[in-house]
Amino acid sequence: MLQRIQIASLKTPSSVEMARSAVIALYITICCVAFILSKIIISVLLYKRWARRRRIVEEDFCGGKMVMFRSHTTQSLSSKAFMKKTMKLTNKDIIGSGGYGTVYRLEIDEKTVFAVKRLNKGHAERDRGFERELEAMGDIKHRNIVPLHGYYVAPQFNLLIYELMPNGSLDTLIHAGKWSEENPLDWPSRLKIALGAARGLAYLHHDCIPHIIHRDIKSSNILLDHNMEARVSDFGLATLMGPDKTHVSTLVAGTFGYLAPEIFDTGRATTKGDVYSFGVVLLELLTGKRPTDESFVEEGTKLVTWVKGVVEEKREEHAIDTSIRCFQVDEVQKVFAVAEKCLEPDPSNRPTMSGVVKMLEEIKPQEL
Ligand SMILES: Nc1ncnc2c1ncn2[C@@H]1O[C@H](COP(=O)(O)OP(=O)(O)OP(=O)(O)O)[C@@H](O)[C@H]1O
Repeated sequence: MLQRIQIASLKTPSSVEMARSAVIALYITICCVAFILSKIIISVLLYKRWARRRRIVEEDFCGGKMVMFRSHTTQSLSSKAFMKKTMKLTNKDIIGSGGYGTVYRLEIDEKTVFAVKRLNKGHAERDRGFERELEAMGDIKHRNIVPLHGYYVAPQFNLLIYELMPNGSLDTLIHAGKWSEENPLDWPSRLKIALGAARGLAYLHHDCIPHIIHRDIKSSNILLDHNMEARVSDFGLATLMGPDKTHVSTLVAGTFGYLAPEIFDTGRATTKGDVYSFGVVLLELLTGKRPTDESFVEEGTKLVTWVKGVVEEKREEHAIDTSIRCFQVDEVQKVFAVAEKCLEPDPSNRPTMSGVVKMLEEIKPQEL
């Protein structure tokens, strides 16, 4: 009897404990579910707010749609003023033109100026893929990339709205000599531009998800901001427009003189193809010559062979642009060596863009 009572007294607390732990388990489950639900709700609300903020203007206008991404430049913009001014652009506002279209200067007020690129071909039907690509381009922010502030899509034409780069393109600076006392194109500036452009391209190749291949690296796609800092522009355009839709001198996307040799065989764009094109830009910075310069043909040589010869014979300081008055021979030699590596005929022997950045940084580590 005593034994039975003892067993009963042992049994009772354990069932109470069981009930208690079941309640605790229920509480924990409820808390976990509530926590997860609250996280989901907060994420949805944050996404909605972000999506609403990201587009400050998204309106139908003259049969098209205008989208502006939110940034400190665009936040104080009146949408109506912007659209009115955009539609009033005329030939006198043109600042350049290229294979994809014409670029206009659009001044909203003294402080707010944009570069508006009118793409030659619009999309007859609304193309969500095209818009998604543009929205992805709008998300890319880096000090060496020209930011895209918005776009306008219409049946006949499209507009891309970029930040205006006050010092124009590297192509104009080198080949039209458009530099000044305040913004010279001396040796230190060239080194800074080379490194800035390399950093911008390395960011597209290695840090963007998905990784971006530029496909059309050349001196006219490297622009200079007010600090003469290099900014890579036109990334994504070769993909957006498709090779058959551009008139950029070659069947594959890209520009003759900058294209890696393997692209002619495979037609495939790769990051190593961009590295080759960057090597050509380095040569332009070093020599002041265009890749299609007649002197290469006159000497019966090709760019790659010519660079190899210059480096092997240690003639670097004689190949340098005559407008560079003052330079350090060892630095010039090192940049030539980087260019030579980028221009390796076999893509697998070329460095990656982050490798190029490292090599350029090592040339003048204390200043760059
Ligand atoms: N954001 C910008 N700020 C200032 N100038 C610009 C800007 N974008 C383009 N430009 C100017 O307009 C010119 C034409 O640019 P665009 O990108 O249309 O053609 P491209 O680069 O010369 O050739 P392609 O279209 O074949 O790449 C550039 O060389 C540059 O001088």
